[in-house]
Amino acid sequence: MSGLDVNGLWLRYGATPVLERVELHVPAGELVTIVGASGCGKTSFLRLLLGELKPTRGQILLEGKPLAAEPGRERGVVFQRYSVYPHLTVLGNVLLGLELDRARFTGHIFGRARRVALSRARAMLEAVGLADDEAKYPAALSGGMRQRLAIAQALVMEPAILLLDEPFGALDPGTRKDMHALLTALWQRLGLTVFMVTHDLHEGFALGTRLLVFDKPRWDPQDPSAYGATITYDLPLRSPEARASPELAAALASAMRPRRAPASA
Ligand SMILES: Nc1ncnc2c1ncn2[C@@H]1O[C@H](COP(=O)(O)OP(=O)(O)OP(=O)(O)O)[C@@H](O)[C@H]1O
Repeated sequence: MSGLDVNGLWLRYGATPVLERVELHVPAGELVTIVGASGCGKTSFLRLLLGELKPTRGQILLEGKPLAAEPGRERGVVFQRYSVYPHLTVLGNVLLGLELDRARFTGHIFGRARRVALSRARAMLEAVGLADDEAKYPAALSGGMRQRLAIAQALVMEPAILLLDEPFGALDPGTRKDMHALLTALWQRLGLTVFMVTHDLHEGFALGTRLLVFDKPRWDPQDPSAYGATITYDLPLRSPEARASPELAAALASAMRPRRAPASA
């Protein structure tokens, strides 16, 4: 089946279960938003999709094939902060992946290959609205510009899947809105599959074609780390009716409900 499949996935850190029995099929082209209480394993799930972590049990298939052992160019990633290299210019940041791809050891490419890479990098900077800033260093950029650069850096490699871990969490509301418009435009234009973790329910709701809620279906108040989280709600958001469903409201409330172990006597 085309797209991404997660089959019977479990993840433990040492003896501590973090994710359990995760099952998912995502056809290519969805924009999947992921919410859940703090510490329930959302970032770990993205790191599994990236190939940075291996499942303890189960498998992840991309286009029917197990994920490559290492993070590869078919998956791009943007984190909340620190995704860009401070010692490289804006253009240098976007060129770097292309250069390393072509010249794995030296990191330098020449002649026609360099001209092609430059034109791809500049087209990407144009797409994210940084065409006039290519000579600047990240320290001279605003938070929103830095995240646009991080997105350009990920997308210039033409990944099929873009993984976003709270990419707009540190931005002010106005900049965030601009970033939402940019992400939606790039997602539609490039036909990407996007997975985006967010703490902002409205963001997850407004941007996604599908919302996943991670939560612990089993909970031992005496031992909160006894069980892992799984996908407790998988909500299609394409239709206005789905966006207004009572099930959605319940999911959103449950996803963010903090649970506490009983206070010790
Ligand atoms: N490398 C690691 N080694 C051991 N435990 C880890 C590691 N990374 C994360 N954890 C633990 O696994 C659990 C899930 O962490 P993760 O960062 O995936 O959750 P999250 O849902 O993304 O949290 P948040 O919303 O706060 O960012 C947490 O209890 C965390 O402390």
